[in-house]
Amino acid sequence: MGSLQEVFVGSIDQGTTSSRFLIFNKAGEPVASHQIEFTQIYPQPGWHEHDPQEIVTSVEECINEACKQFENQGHSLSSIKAVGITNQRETTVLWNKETGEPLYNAIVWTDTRTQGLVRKLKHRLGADKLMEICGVPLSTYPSVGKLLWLLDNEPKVRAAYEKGVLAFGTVDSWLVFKLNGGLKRNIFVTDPSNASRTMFMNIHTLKYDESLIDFFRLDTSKIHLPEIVHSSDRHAYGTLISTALKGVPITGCLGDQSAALVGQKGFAPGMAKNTYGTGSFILYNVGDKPVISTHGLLTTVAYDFGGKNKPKYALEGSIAVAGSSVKFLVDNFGFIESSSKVSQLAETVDDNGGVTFVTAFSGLFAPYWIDDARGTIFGITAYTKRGHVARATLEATCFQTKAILVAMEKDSGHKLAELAVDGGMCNSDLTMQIQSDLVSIPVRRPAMRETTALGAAIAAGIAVDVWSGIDELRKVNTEGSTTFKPSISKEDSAARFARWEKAVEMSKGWAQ
Ligand SMILES: Nc1ncnc2c1ncn2[C@@H]1O[C@H](COP(=O)(O)OP(=O)(O)O)[C@@H](O)[C@H]1O
Ligand SMILES: O=P(O)(O)OC[C@H](O)CO
Repeated sequence: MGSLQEVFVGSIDQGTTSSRFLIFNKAGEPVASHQIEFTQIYPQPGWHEHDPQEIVTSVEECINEACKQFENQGHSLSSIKAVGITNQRETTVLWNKETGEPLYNAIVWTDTRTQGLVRKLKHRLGADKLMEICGVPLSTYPSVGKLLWLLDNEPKVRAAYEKGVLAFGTVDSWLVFKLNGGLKRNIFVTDPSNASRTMFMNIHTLKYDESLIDFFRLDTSKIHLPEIVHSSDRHAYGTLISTALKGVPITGCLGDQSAALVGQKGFAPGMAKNTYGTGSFILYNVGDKPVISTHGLLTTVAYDFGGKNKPKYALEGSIAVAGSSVKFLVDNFGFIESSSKVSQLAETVDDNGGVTFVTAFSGLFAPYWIDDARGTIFGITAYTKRGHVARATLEATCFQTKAILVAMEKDSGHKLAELAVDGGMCNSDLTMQIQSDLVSIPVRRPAMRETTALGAAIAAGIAVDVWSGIDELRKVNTEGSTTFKPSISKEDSAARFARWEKAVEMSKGWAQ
């Protein structure tokens, strides 16, 4: 039973495949949690959508279920001082500002329907300047292409735009709007870590940038963009209007990869983490000033806690397909009954048997940015077993991580000493060992791996003084980590990587 002084912070983690709600104590331990997988909609090859309403109801159900557990442990809901939100980034929701109704399904960050549109935009005057302003390369990944595609292809969206009632949001803005009762309060905000994924925000000023909006030929009198506020803010995000936590303030908001960096306590420049979820995302803290990559990485806002703290930036390497490749072996190939069995299958063989799997289901993101590559398996012979393909699948994410770390080293001029990891796929010991072998540095995995949710709880908790600041957080979630150390020579590692790079080269140009 919780003591009188004990305080807690709730955290909504709205990911690509599931929604979760966790309740953390001051030591950063989750004391109650609930998770719900929701529907993945694939209307055509390359298209990926979510139902915006299901996103909200799954979150609400998670809150209610976790709160039940919490109360059953003898805690009082009044000891939950604040709630933070963290979310899949770039995924785009459009709604009618007058009715509050969504105008289309959410288009998910992985969706590649904008490939043709993006190619055209790349030829537009000024395309070469975008990266310096917003830190993100023109690709199918950021939100803007999804919005432009909907304006061109969905009459309801075009009509709302022409009428001046089109609201654009990423999942954080949509959730904040809905959890505050929609039009009742009409709270319409986002934080810089999410806004930096849209291509509308100037990465240097953290404000919407007219030159970006002009480039995309959008009329700001016809479209409503959420106000950009600090990631940690006592008032801007409102309060929960329903669920068991009615009246509790939402005081933190971070894109999920930023949240994971915070949850790993990557507060110092030079620290990096990789989160192996649906995709895999390496964020490298570069401090107070954005570093614009010249090696295929993105520049993103790590977090902006406001007050005396300056916003912090990160270099990011985004991999489109990571855990989803494991899920692919389960759902599409039927090799295993669940993702957690993939290591077992991969361990039925000693090595990849000459198989390389370029898991370019959505093209390849960082550092390659190849939009016309598609998933390609090389090296199949009569000897190949399912175990070899499973091993090659795990290796694909680790090779892409290696390519990103090489790019980070070139952009930052520093060699990383250690990689902190989290996310579903890091549960595979084999994958983490392969990772350490391929990057030739230690890979550290915390015992408590809900770092994304913890990061959002930290952003929320700082705003209401549950934690006084970063110094106090150093003790949080430090117990019991596992370190995987390189077990092969650097020469062997380099030879394997060279083979991967050859496969990437050969996977280009498949998609029309
Ligand atoms: N033991 C495991 N080994 C390898 N992959 C796993 C394992 N457990 C989960 N995964 C993969 O991790 C992903 C889910 O991770 P999670 O961090 O919850 O993702 P997200 O936040 O993107 O929804 C799934 O794609 C799944 O295939
Ligand atoms: O939901 P995840 O963990 O796959 O993260 C999605 C990323 O935020 C996309 O950029």
